[in-house]
Amino acid sequence: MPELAEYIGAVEVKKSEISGRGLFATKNVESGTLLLVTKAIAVDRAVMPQDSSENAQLVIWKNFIDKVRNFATKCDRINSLISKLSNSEDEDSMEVPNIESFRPEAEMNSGISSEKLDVSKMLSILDVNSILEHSISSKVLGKNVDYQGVGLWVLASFINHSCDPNVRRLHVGDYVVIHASRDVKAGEELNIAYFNVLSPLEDRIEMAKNWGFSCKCRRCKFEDNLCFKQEMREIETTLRNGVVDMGSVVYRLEEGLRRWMVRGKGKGYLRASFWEAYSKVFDSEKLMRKWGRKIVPFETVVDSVVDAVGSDEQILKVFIEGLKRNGINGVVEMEKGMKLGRGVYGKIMKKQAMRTLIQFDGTQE
Ligand SMILES: C[S@@+](CC[C@H](N)C(=O)[O-])C[C@H]1O[C@@H](n2cnc3c(N)ncnc32)[C@H](O)[C@@H]1O
Repeated sequence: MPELAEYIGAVEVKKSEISGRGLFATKNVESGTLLLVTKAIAVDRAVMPQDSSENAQLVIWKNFIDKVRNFATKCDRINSLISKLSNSEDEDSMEVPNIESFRPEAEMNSGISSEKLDVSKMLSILDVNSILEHSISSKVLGKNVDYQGVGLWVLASFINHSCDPNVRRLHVGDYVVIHASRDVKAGEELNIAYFNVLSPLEDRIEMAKNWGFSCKCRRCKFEDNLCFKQEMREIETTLRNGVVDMGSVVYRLEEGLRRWMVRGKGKGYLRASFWEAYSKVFDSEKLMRKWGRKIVPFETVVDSVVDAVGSDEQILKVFIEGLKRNGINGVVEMEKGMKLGRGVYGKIMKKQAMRTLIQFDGTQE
């Protein structure tokens, strides 16, 4: 039976404006701060050969489902925790669980047995809430690249997706560690990227569809309401058709942003949607020679994109390549790189979180 453990830094479950329930910050925290460490109810992994078949993946899923069912049958607490999760139906009317019920010490008080989940309900819950360890906005520590894993981390399952996410996750053994990927204010909903949010609206709509929902985040609403949507679609089509010169895409978009008088976060949202074009230009000496003086500086783009969608590994990579090419010539750039890194990988662990991770006796100093 799994020994569940949680480090609940500064989070609570509340009704979400996006969908159903969500996880919220209870304190102001800066980028990189650890918010939650939670142990899997069950996880299954296997090293996959390069040419792994769908069958091999099905075996992992089957083992994982068997483990969850076995634990839920034997343990009321696990059954009751899983039954709090959504299967996407009537999500808005589901009970908002008290954060206290997730603390390990709550285990003692959970003798009241809840109704046993039937198999089809359990499968639909696992379908919505299981996490693939190698998905976007997660980092897996200490595992070889060829493995695949799937697991269920109950409290992390309350995190809704947003195309302007503010948290990321790290996998350490059987634990998931959630940290802020940018500064977060008390009361803000914590959102993670279920898929690559550095992509255009149409692609994101498709990816959300594969996840079984239509995205109701702020950024999607903003991009969907633009009066110059048609022009954006045309730029997206050019991008999709694989234009040779990405500089022209960036130039056209930046001209548009000026003409359409896009302000504040809106600029970051749209630049994030066309990150593929920006990154190709900033990564190419040839394109920078041609377009460098005509387009907005790299630092401005990075600042606005990070402000809009938080720190991201793809942005960090282009940033570091840029530093290497131009030589690290200032404390400001170094600081910016460090902040980006903290947002992507999280700050050094807090003592309490570390204890949870190594299942240290919480009573000791
Ligand atoms: C892992 S659960 C997230 C927590 C869930 N809201 C709850 O109340 O338990 C995933 C489900 O939340 C909903 N969801 C998450 N992010 C969403 C978004 N950006 N827009 C619409 N629905 C979303 C979808 O129904 C999705 O299948």
